[in-house]
Amino acid sequence: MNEEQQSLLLNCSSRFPPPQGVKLSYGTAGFRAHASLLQSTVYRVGILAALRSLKTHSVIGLMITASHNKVSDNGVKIADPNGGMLSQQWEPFADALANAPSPQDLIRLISEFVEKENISFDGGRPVEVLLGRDTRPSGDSLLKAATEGITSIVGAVAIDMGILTTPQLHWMVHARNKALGALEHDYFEQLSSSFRCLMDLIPMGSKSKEPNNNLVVDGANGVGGVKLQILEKLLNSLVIEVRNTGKDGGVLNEGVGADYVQKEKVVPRSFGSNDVGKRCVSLDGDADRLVYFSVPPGSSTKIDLVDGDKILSLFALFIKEQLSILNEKEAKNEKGSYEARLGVVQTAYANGASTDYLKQLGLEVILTPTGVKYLHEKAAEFDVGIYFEANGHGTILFSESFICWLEARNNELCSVSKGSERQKAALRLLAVSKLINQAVGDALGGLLLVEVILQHLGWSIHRWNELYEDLPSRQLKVKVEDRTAVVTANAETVAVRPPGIQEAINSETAKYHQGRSFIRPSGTEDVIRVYAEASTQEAADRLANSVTKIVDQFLGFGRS
Ligand SMILES: CC(=O)N[C@H]1[C@@H](OP(=O)(O)O)O[C@H](CO)[C@@H](O)[C@@H]1O
Ligand SMILES: [Mg+2]
Repeated sequence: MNEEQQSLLLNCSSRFPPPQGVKLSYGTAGFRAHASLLQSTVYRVGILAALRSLKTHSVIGLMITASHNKVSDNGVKIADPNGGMLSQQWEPFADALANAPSPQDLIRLISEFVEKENISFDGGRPVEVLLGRDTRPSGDSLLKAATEGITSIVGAVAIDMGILTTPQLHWMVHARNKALGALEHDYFEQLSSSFRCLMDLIPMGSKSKEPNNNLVVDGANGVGGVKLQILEKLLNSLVIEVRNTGKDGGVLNEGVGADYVQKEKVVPRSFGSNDVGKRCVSLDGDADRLVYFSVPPGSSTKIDLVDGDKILSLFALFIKEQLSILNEKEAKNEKGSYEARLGVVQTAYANGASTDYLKQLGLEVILTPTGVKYLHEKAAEFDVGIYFEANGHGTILFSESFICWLEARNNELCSVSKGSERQKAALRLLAVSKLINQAVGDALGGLLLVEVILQHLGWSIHRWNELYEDLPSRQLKVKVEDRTAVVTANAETVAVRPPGIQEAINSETAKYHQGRSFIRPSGTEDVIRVYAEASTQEAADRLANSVTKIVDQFLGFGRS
C-alpha cells in the first residue's frame, strides 16, 4: 500500500470507531447486531468489498439487511462475483477487520492481508461494489458508512442500487459479471418472461381444482411485497393480493413474515378466519425466504404449513418429471440423451418425513450444516441441484455444462420435432433456470415457480400438502453463558462438546417413538437452538423441553 492509500484509510477509519466490548462475527449470513452498533462494521465491510473486487477483478455486492430479525437490528453481507455468498476463506479476515480495536490495527491488518493475498493496487481495472439495502430505517446511514468504506480504497466506486430484496442484489452482481443487463428492470423482465413461457407450456388438460385461484401474500412489512406488486403487473395471468406491505403501518417482521409463520405455525397479522382454504404465502423481511400456508376450516389462527421442505419436494418432483420426458427415447439407440445428475440438499432442520419422501423418489439427498453458504456449495456439485432450508430459503442451481447441453438439445429438437413433449421439457427446464435465482434463494422467483408448477399439475395447495405428512416438531432457543461452548459434527446432528451432552440428549430422545433431537449454536442470534421431532406434537414439545433443560444444566447461567 502506498502512502496516499494509507493516509486515506487512516483518515476515514478514525471517523468510525468500533463499538466497545462487542465481539462481532460474520456468522451464518454476515454480521448482524443492533443497528446502533454497526456503523464501524459496515464501514469496514465496505473496505473488504473493495478489496474483494480488486482481488477477483469483478463486481462485488454489499447488502445491508438483517432479514427476519427485529426492525431495530441490521446487518451486512457480501455477494461474491458469481452472486453467491462471500468465499468462506475470507470470513476470518472479515472477523478480524470488524474487531480491530484502532485505525492503526486496521491498517496493519489490511497491509498484511493484501500482501498475503497478492492484491495489487495498480489501478488498471475498475473496482466496483453494488450496494443494496432493505427497508430498515437505519439502512440509509449504514449505506453511507459502507460507501465511505468502499471509497477509502483509492479508485473504488460504490454504486447505490437502492432499496432491494437481498436476492435482487445477488442477482445483479451475478448478471453484471456476466456482462448482462443488471438493472432492476432487467430482473423483473427475466422473471416475468420466463414465468410467461412456463405458463404457455402448461399442458392443455391441466386444470386447477382450486376453487379460488387467487394468491394471498404476507409481505412481512418488508421489501418483498412492494416488489411483488411491481412484478405482478408484468405477469398477466396471476392475481395476487399483497398484505403487510409495510405501507399500512405494520412493523417489519412483527407478528408477520416467513420466519414467524414457520416457527410459530400460526397466521400472520391481517390473516384469519376469512382466509379459510385460500392459498397463502409468507415472505421474510428481505424476501429471500417463502413458506406457503392455508387456514383450515374452523380455525382463525392455526395454519396448515407448507414449508421449505415441501417446496423442495414439489420442485424435485417437477424437475425429475421434465428430465425423464426429455430422456425418453423415440428410437432405439438414439443418441443425445444425457443422464443429468439431480441432487437435493437439506439441513438437519428438514422434517424427517420430507427426507424419507425424497429418498423414496429415488433422489440423492445430502445434509449440510445450517446456512445457505453450505447448501449452495453442495447443490452446485450437481447438474441440477435443489436446496432448501425448512424455513423456506433455497433455490435450484443448474450447472453451466447442463445449460449448454439443454440449449443445444432444444435447438436440435426444434429442427426435428418442434412442439414435441421432449422439446417442451427442454424449454421448461431452460425457463426454470431463468425464473429461479441462480445466485441465491429468492422468494419472488420461488413463488412464481410454485405457482406455475401447481397449475401445471392441476394441484390445489391441499393436494400439494398431502405429498407426505410432516412429523410434529418443535424449535426452541436457550440463552446460555457462552454459546461457542457447543461444538457440533455430522452436519450439526451431533454435539461433540461439551462432553456428555450428546449422551444426555440421546438417552432422552430414545424415550420417544420416532424421536429426533439436536442442538446447535445459532449463527445469527446469541442463543443455542433446540430442535425436536416425535410422533405427536405433545411428544415433540416434551422432548424439546427436556433437551432445553439439558442445555441449561450443561451451559446455563445457573449451573453449579
Ligand atoms: C433454524 C433456522 O431457521 N436458522 C436460520 C438462521 O440461522 P441460525 O444460524 O440458526 O441463527 O438464519 C439464517 C440466515 O437467514 C438461516 O440461513 C438459517 O436457516
Ligand atoms: Mg432473509
